Amino acid sequence: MASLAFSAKGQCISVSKMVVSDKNKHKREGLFNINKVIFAAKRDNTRGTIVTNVASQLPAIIPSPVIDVATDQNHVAWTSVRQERWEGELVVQGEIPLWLKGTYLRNGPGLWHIGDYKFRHLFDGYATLVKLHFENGRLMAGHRQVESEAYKAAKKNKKLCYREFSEAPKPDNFLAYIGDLANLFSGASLTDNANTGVVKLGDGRVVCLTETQKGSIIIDPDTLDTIGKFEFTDSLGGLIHSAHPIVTDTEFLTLLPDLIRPGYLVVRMAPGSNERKVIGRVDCRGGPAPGWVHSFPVTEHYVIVPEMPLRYCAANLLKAEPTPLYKFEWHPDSKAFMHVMCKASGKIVASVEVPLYVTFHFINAYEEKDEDGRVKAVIADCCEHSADTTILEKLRLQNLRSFGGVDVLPDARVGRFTIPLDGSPYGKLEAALDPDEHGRGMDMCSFNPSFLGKKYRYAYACGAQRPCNFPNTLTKIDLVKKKAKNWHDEGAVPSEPLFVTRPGATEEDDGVVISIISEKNGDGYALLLDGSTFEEIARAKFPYGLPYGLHGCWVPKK
Ligand SMILES: CC(=O)/C=C/C=C(C)/C=C/C1=C(C)CCCC1(C)C
Ligand SMILES: CC(/C=C/C=O)=C\C=C\C=O
Ligand SMILES: [Fe+2]
Repeated sequence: MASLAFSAKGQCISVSKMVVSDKNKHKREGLFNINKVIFAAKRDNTRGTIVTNVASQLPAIIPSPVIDVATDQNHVAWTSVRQERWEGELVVQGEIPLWLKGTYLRNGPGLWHIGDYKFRHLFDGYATLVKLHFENGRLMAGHRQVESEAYKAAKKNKKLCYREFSEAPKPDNFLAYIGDLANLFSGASLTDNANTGVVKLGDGRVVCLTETQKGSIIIDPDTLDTIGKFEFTDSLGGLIHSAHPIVTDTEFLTLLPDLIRPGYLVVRMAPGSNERKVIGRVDCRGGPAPGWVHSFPVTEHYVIVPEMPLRYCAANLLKAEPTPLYKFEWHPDSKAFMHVMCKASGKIVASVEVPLYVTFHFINAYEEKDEDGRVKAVIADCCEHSADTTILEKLRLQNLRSFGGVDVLPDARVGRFTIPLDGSPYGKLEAALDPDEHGRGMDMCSFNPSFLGKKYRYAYACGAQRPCNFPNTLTKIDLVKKKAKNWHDEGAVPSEPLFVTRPGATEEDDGVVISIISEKNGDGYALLLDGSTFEEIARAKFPYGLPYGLHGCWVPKK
């Protein structure tokens, strides 16, 4: 049955795609009102129930039937997406600049259950892609599940079939357990749930990614269709990679952690190719395994390889039940390092010990020159969680869903590494600005992509207005003035602010910042801030709030 569910206030709280019987025709095809916005629901046999915003064509408000009332007390940010897909035009308040032509894509783990089985961790959810297509001041939006093998198998078999970040399928018996271990070594049991990010390659292909190499999935940025697997054709092997490759029009750089002989391969792939080529290798300097490399930064001439004391743990990989640090272990005695590799030669030009740190996301890096123009140091910035691994635990869904007004978000800062290139054995790690400027919360960052690897001034990220249990502000960081400007909507959870440069811009912050907001009352909207003033320039409400999403990219109009 098709179901449109409405709350007592007349808000549409659910529109589900299901098999429709004739007597439900009035529900599957017709007009309905979601928060005073008129939508049309139409049955399409190949695509399910498609809901389109037709507010611009229809004047009247249609009375909303009360079919069901939401009982879910959870914040919509941490509640599974309501239906597999939706698309339609959004009504815009404010003005979208006419130069903004293209599609913002955001990926993230938006579905955290299979039937009655509920996932534990934010990172476990099945990938939900959201698109915001901007053209002529109008905004066409949509969302859709990524059709990974893991998602399709879970839907078909109504159970978890692959190993996710914290979840593993329960073997039925001992023999199955042995088979499961074999599948783990071959990678067959690992997830391909590409729920972390989405990137546009130099050749135009758009790929959703996660930390497993097999979880690299090509999608169509217009329809959000899953096109197929991105297969790496080289023989580099390995099962995992950094979730955040550095992608430009001319190259794709990433790190492949080596769990057998602890170290990292630094690899490059050219546009149009599926073959990665090795630039060089870094051997780990401490610990039993490489440090987790969720992301890494580059400068114009160097790739920076972080070696964090939060290291992969082979024993934890084999466990079916999550350990406190999931697939990782904290090894403070193994120390922390930063390595610098020359992109052209693959040679390591610096390898320094640094204070202990915990980061998911590097922001940017650049080369610092002396008066004679010689590079004396590399500066690398990251969202640093005060060397405190409890942030991983804070991202458990149960913790995210149980905010009771008590401040529990561990302190974070813009961690600035200074890595000397003069052979000194130690590097520095300091806060780039007073963390109180951004409420001591800091993650999910972006910057003007023309400044990739270059000295830059502005970063955009999520900070905190306390008390909170998750970053809840959008913040513009000025690294020169050491100041932050913060945007906040009480009770709302904003996703990573993505900076899009205005064509022809000469100032670093000339552009817009795009974010998607999940509101306290279950609603949600797309938000556009001015990159320079950081004031709101437009917002557009979705028919219903969307779950939190992680990382996005900008696909300019061809
Ligand atoms: C969503 C996000 O930011 C991170 C997702 C990470 C995933 C899915 C990691 C998966 C892994 C396995 C399934 C086994 C091997 C280790 C590891 C890469 C952590
Ligand atoms: C949501 C997150 C990491 C996402 C990885 O892709 C980190 C949030 C940290 C909070 O301060
Ligand atoms: Fe990430």
